[in-house]
Amino acid sequence: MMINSIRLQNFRNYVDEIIHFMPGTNILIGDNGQGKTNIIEGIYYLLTGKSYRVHREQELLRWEQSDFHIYGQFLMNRHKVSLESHYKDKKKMVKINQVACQRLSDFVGTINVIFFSPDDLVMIKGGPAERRRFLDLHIAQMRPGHVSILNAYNKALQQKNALLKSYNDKSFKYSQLQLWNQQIIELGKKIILNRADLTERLQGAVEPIFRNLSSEKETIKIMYYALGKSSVSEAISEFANLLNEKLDQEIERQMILIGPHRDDLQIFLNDKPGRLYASQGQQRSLVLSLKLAELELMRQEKGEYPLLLLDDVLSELDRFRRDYLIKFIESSKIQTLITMTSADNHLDLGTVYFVEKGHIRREA
Ligand SMILES: Nc1ncnc2c1ncn2[C@@H]1O[C@H](COP(=O)(O)OP(=O)(O)OP(=O)(O)O)[C@@H](O)[C@H]1O
Repeated sequence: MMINSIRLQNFRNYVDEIIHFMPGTNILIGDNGQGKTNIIEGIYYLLTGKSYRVHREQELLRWEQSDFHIYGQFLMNRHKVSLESHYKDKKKMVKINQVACQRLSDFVGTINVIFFSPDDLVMIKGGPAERRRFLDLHIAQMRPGHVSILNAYNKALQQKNALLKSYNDKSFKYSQLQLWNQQIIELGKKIILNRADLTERLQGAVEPIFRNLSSEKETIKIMYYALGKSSVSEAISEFANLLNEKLDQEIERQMILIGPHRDDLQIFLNDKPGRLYASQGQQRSLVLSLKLAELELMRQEKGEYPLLLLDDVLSELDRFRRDYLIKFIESSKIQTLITMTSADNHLDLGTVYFVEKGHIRREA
């Protein structure tokens, strides 16, 4: 997959800017605060419907503006695809080849993307929510239905939560609680199975990559813990019982205590939890190898590599890991966009674009 161009209108510090990209590596270079990350964020937002930096579209609007527009031209299996994302009157609208999509899930996954920045280390050191997000973002790009399931599940959770909080009211109905539990089980099982399936496939892809990255010295293992259990089939078959067992406690504490919204993906380094024992460098290797494994899985499934967006990554890696990544990019011929500050010196990697105060100039 390839991005031919992106046009950002009123997005962050861009008034109206078009950038034409080249196959292979594209380097966005400039001083701090010029708009390099904003380009990467614009592309990521266009492809996934989400920013990785903020939750509200309002913050993506150029200051004092009321609407933003992003237009992208892509190549998929040698066919041209145009994608648009508009934010106007506080509403989002997306189009594929000029045709409006009813739901974002019809749109996400058209062109796949992997994003990697130093902030991704939270996958190792952060809480389970970060790791669930990692899995869900990948699945959403490959199986669009996953987003609808997650949305329906979250709605059921909200309804059940509201009901638990009304336990002392006359209007409280026990039967209603059972109905929400049924929904939670039905949707929750699908979420667990999707995440466990991805975990298994990622394990297969990440193992050899990590072994290479650690010069054959270390191992990575990832396991999805559903409902606190290491066996997914056990979690699935006991879901209803576990919910019933927790019911009294849930009523007493007026909150939901079990479900895939509390699951975790555990990442082990040499059979020990990476969260507790991995050094900074080892954490980088764990995350980098997981991202490269994602690329491989997407290529296997779609027949083409997705786009790779690297924000400020090269300066953060030591020489060995940097060379590994660069070698991968060059040998796979994956189209990559890399941001760098003027202090970095990897300009020989590909086409160079200078970013200054929201304007882009390609090196002649
Ligand atoms: N909503 C917005 N409207 C207008 N300008 C914005 C908005 N949000 C951020 N900016 C501006 O965008 C610039 C930051 O851009 P960006 O994050 O892309 O920087 P960068 O070039 O990647 O820098 P660094 O190397 O420090 O990461 C800042 O000048 C900031 O003031």
